[in-house]
Amino acid sequence: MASSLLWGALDLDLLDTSEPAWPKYHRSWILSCLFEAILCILESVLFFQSEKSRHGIALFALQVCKIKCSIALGLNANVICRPTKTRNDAENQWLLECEPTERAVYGSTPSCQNDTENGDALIKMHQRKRLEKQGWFAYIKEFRIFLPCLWPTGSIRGKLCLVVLILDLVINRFLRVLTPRQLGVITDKLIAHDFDMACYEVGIWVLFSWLKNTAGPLGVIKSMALLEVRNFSYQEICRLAFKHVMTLSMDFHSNKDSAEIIKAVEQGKSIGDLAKLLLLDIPPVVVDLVVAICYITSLFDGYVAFTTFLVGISYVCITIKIKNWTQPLRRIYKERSRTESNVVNESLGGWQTVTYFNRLAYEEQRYMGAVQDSLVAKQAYRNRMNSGNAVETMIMFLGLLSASLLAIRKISSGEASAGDFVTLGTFWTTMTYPLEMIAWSHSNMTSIFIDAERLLQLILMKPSISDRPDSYKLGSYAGKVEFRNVEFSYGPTGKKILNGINFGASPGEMVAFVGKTGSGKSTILKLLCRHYDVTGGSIFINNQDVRNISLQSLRNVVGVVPQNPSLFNRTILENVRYSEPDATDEEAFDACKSAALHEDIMSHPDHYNTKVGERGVKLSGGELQRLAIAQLLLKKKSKIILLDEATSAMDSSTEAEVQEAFQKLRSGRTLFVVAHRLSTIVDADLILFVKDGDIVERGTHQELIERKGEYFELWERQNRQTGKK
Ligand SMILES: Nc1ncnc2c1ncn2[C@@H]1O[C@H](COP(=O)(O)OP(=O)(O)OP(=O)(O)O)[C@@H](O)[C@H]1O
Repeated sequence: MASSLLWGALDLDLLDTSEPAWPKYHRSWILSCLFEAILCILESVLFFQSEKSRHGIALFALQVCKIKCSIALGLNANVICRPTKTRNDAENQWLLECEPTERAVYGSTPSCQNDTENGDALIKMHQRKRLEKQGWFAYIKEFRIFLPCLWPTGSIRGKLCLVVLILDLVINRFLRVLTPRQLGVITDKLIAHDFDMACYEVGIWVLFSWLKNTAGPLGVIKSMALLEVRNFSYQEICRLAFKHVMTLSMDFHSNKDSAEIIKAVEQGKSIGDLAKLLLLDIPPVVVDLVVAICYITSLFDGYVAFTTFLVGISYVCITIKIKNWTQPLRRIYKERSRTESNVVNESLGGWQTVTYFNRLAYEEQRYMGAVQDSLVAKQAYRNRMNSGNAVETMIMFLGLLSASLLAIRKISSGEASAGDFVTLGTFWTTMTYPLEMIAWSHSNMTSIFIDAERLLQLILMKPSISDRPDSYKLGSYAGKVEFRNVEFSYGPTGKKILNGINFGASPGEMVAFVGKTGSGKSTILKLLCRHYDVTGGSIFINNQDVRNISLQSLRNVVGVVPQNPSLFNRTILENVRYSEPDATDEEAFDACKSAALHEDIMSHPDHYNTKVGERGVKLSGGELQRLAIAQLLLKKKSKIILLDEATSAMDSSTEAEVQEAFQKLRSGRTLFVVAHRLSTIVDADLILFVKDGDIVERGTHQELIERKGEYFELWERQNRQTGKK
């Protein structure tokens, strides 16, 4: 029985291996053949010398069969399944299925041929390379960045809970042996008709069982302590993930897939389970196993214990094998369910586009397709998992059968009591638990690592823009700006957007950028607030290179009204005050009045308490822009103001009102304005005409008009259009 279990486990292990003739299998095969041959010779000597009973014949035939099987298996592995040069078993497969094809650039991430939807293919590639080069150990080591989230260093309560959990572990180890033993004692007392003592022993047994129960006093205390520790790790992992994602740079955020990130953070929470696994699940399992072997040996003999041990090995091997077998399907299922939430997220986010183009049916079909794919993958995974579970359970019951038969033999020879048999039966669950736990830990650990993989990749992503170690704060007087030969492209392989831009501006001045769409105007503003770093030349603020200034202090002095302002789904007042949380209501109202927004707000039923809807959809384009301007006006510390087509959605009279506010802003501040409507920038101190990343004309409005170049043409064209209107 034991030998068939062992060889069965080994065979199953080799089942899906294309190269079974590894050295370790060679050695075990040679050893097995050698021992089987010796046994066969001894058996044949005994067989021919002794009387030929049916039992003897069966044993001899079995021995001959075993040696034949060994030789056949060896020949099969070495001759029929010839080793191929490239190993293609699970250990050698890519963790994630495809090869990346390009290098990452700003605004693009390298994509895998089969995995174009995943933005983080570059990280996957690094991970695959590491796995290939250094194996799993190096990969697992990467997860140590989560360690501070798992250990409650600063919390006394957390530490206390850990002590409670350790105490519970120790007590439970005793109870696991004592409870089945007590049942055996009761059985023996009952057989001996010692009913008084039996009642007393029953009391102890019930007490032990109650204490051992998960809903007993110890179980409840353990659950409470465990919850505390888990909550701590959950909170810390959320904090780590959120903080990290928010500090990533614009190149990441302009490519991000929000649903993917949310999912990654959600799945990353399973890392908290890792702490439980490593601290509370695996160490006691080892203790349980050793105790089980010793206790069974003391009850019966080494054979029963050995059988238990072999069942354990077979069970663990097969379970691990089955988990490896189900893992690819699990991965596909996870991938598809991610796609499913991406699709629904995209469709909901693009609701307006869907309705404008009347593509509801298409979106529905796309979503249903994704749901169907996910369900099919889930079913395939679950079916495989259930079949695996059936095999695992069968092994356990085969083990129980062999151990029970051996135990009965002992009882029949008077070397063990019926009570011992009852103990064995009850203890079997206790013994099998550690085995299940080892197998479960292995598979669960793999699942936890897979789930946390995305979060790890996210956390390992370094922001492309960050403070240098020797960065310093920008002084209070900030406003002098200089671009020296600034060149820029979005990524090393991207086209050049700016080709050697030069200009300067001092506080109180207004610099305007005009030019065709896509010429690079907004890019200049993005470089100024260091959303990207220049690829050539430098930008100076107060004669300090922006790359040497701390991001915090830089962004404190820069105020921006972007092309498409986005608001939070909160009240108007909350949104206005977002730029200056300490501002009073009066200050916020004043800012709105200057932005020509107050009257509009007061026309809403809830005035300043009106909710603006997701990203501000309940406001008109002009209102949205004016609210963004009010935010800027409230941010008093802004010394450098960037207005990127800040008034493009307003009518002329509202725009004129807002322009007044801008004029007031000009004193002591440096204004950079991107505008298509030239009438809004005629009084700028410097107008730069940008064309294909070059400044082709520069000067005041009057100078440029006199020059009769591209600016003049644009001015004339706009005047003609306004005249026509
Ligand atoms: N994140 C990005 N990744 C890659 N390319 C980008 C990115 N942002 C802008 N670009 C490209 O850079 C070029 C300049 O864009 P930019 O937004 O600076 O133009 P612009 O002059 O402000 O245009 P508009 O007047 O339409 O706002 C465009 O070709 C655009 O496609």
